[in-house]
Amino acid sequence: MDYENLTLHTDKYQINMMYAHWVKGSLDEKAVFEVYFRNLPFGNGYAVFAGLERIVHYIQSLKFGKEEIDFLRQQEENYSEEFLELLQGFRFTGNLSAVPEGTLVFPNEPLIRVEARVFEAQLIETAILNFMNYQTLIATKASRIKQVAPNDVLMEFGTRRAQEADAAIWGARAAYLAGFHATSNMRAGMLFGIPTKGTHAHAWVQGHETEEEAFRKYAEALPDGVTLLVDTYDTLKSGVPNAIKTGRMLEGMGKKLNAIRLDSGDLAYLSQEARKMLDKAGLDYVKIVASNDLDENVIFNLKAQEAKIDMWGIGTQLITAADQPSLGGVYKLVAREDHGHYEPVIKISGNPEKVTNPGFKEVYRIIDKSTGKAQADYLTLRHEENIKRGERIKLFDPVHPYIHKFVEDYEAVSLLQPIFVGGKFMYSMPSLDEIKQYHRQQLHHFWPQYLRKLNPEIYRVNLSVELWELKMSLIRKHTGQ
Ligand SMILES: Nc1ncnc2c1ncn2[C@@H]1O[C@H](COP(=O)(O)OP(=O)(O)OP(=O)(O)O)[C@@H](O)[C@H]1O
Ligand SMILES: O=P(O)(O)OC[C@H]1O[C@H](OP(=O)(O)OP(=O)(O)O)[C@H](O)[C@@H]1O
Ligand SMILES: O=C(O)c1cccnc1
Repeated sequence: MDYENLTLHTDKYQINMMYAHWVKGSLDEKAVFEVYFRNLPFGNGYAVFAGLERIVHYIQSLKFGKEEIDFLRQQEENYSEEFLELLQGFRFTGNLSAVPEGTLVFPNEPLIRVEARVFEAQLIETAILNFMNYQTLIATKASRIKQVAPNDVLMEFGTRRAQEADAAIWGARAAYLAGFHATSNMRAGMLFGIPTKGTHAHAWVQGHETEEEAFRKYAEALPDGVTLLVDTYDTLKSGVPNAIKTGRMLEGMGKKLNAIRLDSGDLAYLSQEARKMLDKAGLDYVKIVASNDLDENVIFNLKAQEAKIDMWGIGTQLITAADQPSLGGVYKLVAREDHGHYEPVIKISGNPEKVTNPGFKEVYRIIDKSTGKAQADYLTLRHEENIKRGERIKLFDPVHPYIHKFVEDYEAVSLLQPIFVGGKFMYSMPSLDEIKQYHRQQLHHFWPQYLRKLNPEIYRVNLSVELWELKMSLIRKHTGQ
């Protein structure tokens, strides 16, 4: 069994639609789909886009091999052999544009745009959403954690509690690009070049006659810079005193104890007491690591209590996005080919926020030239030129169109970058460290009120007048008004 081939990592209805397009002869008609989400996760003011690297690899590796074809034949006896033969030569030949990983993104703006034969565009929906939704969610969660501990060392410890192996490694990558420093997952370290860090488990202490002996042997065995877990028996009465003894022993050997780790109890109180004890013993250079079901709220609270914690090990809450386990990203048809040109399409809903924005669009970030800060994102139809020429534009809220303003001294940054053109990979994929740096720069483009963790200001995603008018005319057409 080839566990690596993700070509059938799709919902059956995609194959059904592909089959119907093939039977009806419409498989070569072009379609334009956009990926976006409607609501920000965790009550945050922004999301951090991630998942593109995996999407690229997935698109490049698409292949219906023998196993996939045999499986389809066995699933549906009625699939014609001719259709299965066609699938054997399948590859992505369309255009795909996306915002770069690490970009701050907002509801209802296209993050990925697929323009391809409907036959191809349909197959890839499920996997694209799967990768983008999860990785964007975890990068956003990690970014929230980073906001509350901007100067501390953040370590991702989640693998054991992650929703399986793929989530662990891609989650570790998402956390790193959004500001984490390291992961405990060695495979994520090997695959992505993320720095790895680790302490030791309670088992190491329990597996020795005494805690003191456990610490001594561990410190002797490992290279310089170990971290000792001090809460197995009694943090202040035994763990910290034994760590101090070990620290002194290491000094005698010309080495240094790096840190102690607290993994239970009142982390504020224990870290303050441990700090005093370490400082009094002359070990003021020894850092304090905390772990135990941490998230941005607990860390924020611990800081308010003046906890003396320098490094944070964060697992379950981050890797499972425990307070909101999914991002509701969608893949919606916005235009279809009709006699050689694109016909914009809309999906109507009773809820105005759910009515889709029709047509082949571009998305721009409007940066105020005098402040360097983002004012709003702006969706246009692809042919609109005035924004490219820097002409005065009207920004108005699509749900409350009477709220508007005009802007002129701006730079319009086009967010969607060409990734595949005619099936050819055209993007120069940044390294993970470049993505991390780009994400950091992104944050500087936003006023703090959009970035705060609690009740952030809403950053606006506006429509051009032309796009708005198109949307209104399609709504009128389909509702018979
Ligand atoms: N001073 C503090 N203020 C707020 N939250 C804290 C503080 N100290 C610890 N916490 C958090 O409170 C929760 C405590 O969980 P729990 O009661 O299960 O841990 P514990 O009993 O200390 O340890 P364990 O059950 O793992 O031995 C954890 O999420 C921890 O990070
Ligand atoms: O709490 P999280 O944010 O998920 O962080 C990871 C947790 O995993 C480990 O505990 P575990 O009980 O699995 O093993 P241990 O014996 O090393 O404590 C570690 O000690 C942390 O408490
Ligand atoms: O290195 C650690 O301390 C660690 C790693 C994973 C999970 N819990 C702890």
